[in-house]
Amino acid sequence: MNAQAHIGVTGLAVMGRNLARNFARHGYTVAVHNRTAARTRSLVEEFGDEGTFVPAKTAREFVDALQRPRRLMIMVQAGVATDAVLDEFALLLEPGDMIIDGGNAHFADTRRREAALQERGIHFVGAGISGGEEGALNGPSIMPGGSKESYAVLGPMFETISAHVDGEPCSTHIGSDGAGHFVKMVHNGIEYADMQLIAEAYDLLRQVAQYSPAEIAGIFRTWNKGRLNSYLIEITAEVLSHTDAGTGRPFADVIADAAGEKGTGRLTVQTALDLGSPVTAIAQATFARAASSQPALRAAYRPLPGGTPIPLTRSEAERFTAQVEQALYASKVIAYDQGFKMIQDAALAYRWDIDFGAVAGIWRGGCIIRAAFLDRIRTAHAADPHLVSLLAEPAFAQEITAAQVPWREVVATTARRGVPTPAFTAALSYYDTLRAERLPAALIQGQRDYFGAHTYQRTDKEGSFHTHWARPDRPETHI
Ligand SMILES: NC(=O)C1=CN([C@@H]2O[C@H](COP(=O)(O)OP(=O)(O)OC[C@H]3O[C@@H](n4cnc5c(N)ncnc54)[C@H](OP(=O)(O)O)[C@@H]3O)[C@@H](O)[C@H]2O)C=CC1
Ligand SMILES: O=C(CO)[C@H](O)[C@H](O)COP(=O)(O)O
Repeated sequence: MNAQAHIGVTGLAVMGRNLARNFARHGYTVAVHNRTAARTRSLVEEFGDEGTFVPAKTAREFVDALQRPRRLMIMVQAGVATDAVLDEFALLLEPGDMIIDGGNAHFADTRRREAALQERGIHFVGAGISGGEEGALNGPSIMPGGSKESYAVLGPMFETISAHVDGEPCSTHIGSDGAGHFVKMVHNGIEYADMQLIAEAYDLLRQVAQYSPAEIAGIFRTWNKGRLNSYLIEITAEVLSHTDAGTGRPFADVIADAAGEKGTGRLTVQTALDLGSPVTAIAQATFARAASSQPALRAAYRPLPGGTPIPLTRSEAERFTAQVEQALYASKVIAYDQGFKMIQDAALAYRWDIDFGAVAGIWRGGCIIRAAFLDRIRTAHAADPHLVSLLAEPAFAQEITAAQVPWREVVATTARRGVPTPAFTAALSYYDTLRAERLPAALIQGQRDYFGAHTYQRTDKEGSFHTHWARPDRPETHI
């Protein structure tokens, strides 16, 4: 077989087949391969006229079809499937070749794989890719890690097929080894928080303001023209305005209310715990999905009393809607801020030289969390590479200040009415935690010292201290 392909894609399910088509549509010759050959055949039969594909039945044929240095993209399930594919292909590659893992791999796996392949002179690039089916075909957001040398070769290809915003590609070299997959993981964590916040806003408008799904779709469409403009708000309006063909009922009312997940939100929260990053809105969004999928537990709680339902007048409902918009925006700023802080914590822990403004920049297009306000997040981080929080930036601080009364009013209303808003509540609580002059953490230190002699620090003296709680005079020792 002629080694003619510029790149190869193995794993031709939703993402792989569309990325392969995207490369081909941009003039690249693409070798295509899948464990089950039927997927390879159907890709070439259905879309062969979109560009030049080289179908391969075996791993050997696939590798032989690639120009040197070989560029081989894996688009299979994360975990054991990725290891199985790597085991199969890595043996056939040579020093200088490049393997790109475009799946949602755990960044620690990516670090392990990169180190192992580096020993054999093979570049391993863990590249987060977001945008789903449509993005993969028409322009995703691409978050590659790995070496700078590999990005020098792969970058132009990624930048060609990625989404573009204001003429700028939504692909950039994130940092070494697992940095790309880490940033993609946090992207998904933010995705969970954003989706949960939007879902809570819907629930409030439905249960408190008593609007129909179609009316709420209209409200979301209006919001989408303003500062909340984003892909997730846009698709929410589409889902809410859809009528179920079989029953004639709003589609939102016929979907079972148990949210699924493939694990990236969970992974974000697990990793955040290891790093000590307080991503509370992301965590609550992840737990909200888990709680929704516990039928027996929900059945046990269902008969218990909740809040007081009080009907709103039309003008009250309109006022409440404006308050929900403020609360949603403020909570969303907090959720994104938590995500960026987590990336900063990881950059420090793993010595990744990440340009946070550039991360916001490539999330402006192609990915699931693309949103107009990411442009402002980009500007804020670009202006100050050490920006510790978006709320340290005057314009965001001003917006959060303006949202104070409505944000608190909405959260108070949810408590009074018994409407669950774990993400709204977590975001407001995070805000109040960080702005507090003094936290009850002091008391926790006292408790820890009491039962475990864990020591504490004082506000008035340097060093660590322990109080001898069991002794009647409770003397304090300077450790
Ligand atoms: N779907 C989405 O919207 C997004 C997905 N991703 C990530 O991209 C990757 C691909 O996702 P998606 O396209 O949805 O496909 P899936 O995650 O459903 O994976 C299916 C593909 O994996 C292959 N595969 C599974 N196990 C093995 C194995 N042991 N050896 C070889 N091949 C195997 C399948 O081959 P076969 O046909 O033979 O079964 C098939 O090509 C995943 O890591 C996913 O998390 C990232 C962004 C968005
Ligand atoms: O990576 C993605 C988008 O960026 C995928 O769509 C992801 O699988 C969605 O996560 P989940 O299935 O857990 O809701």
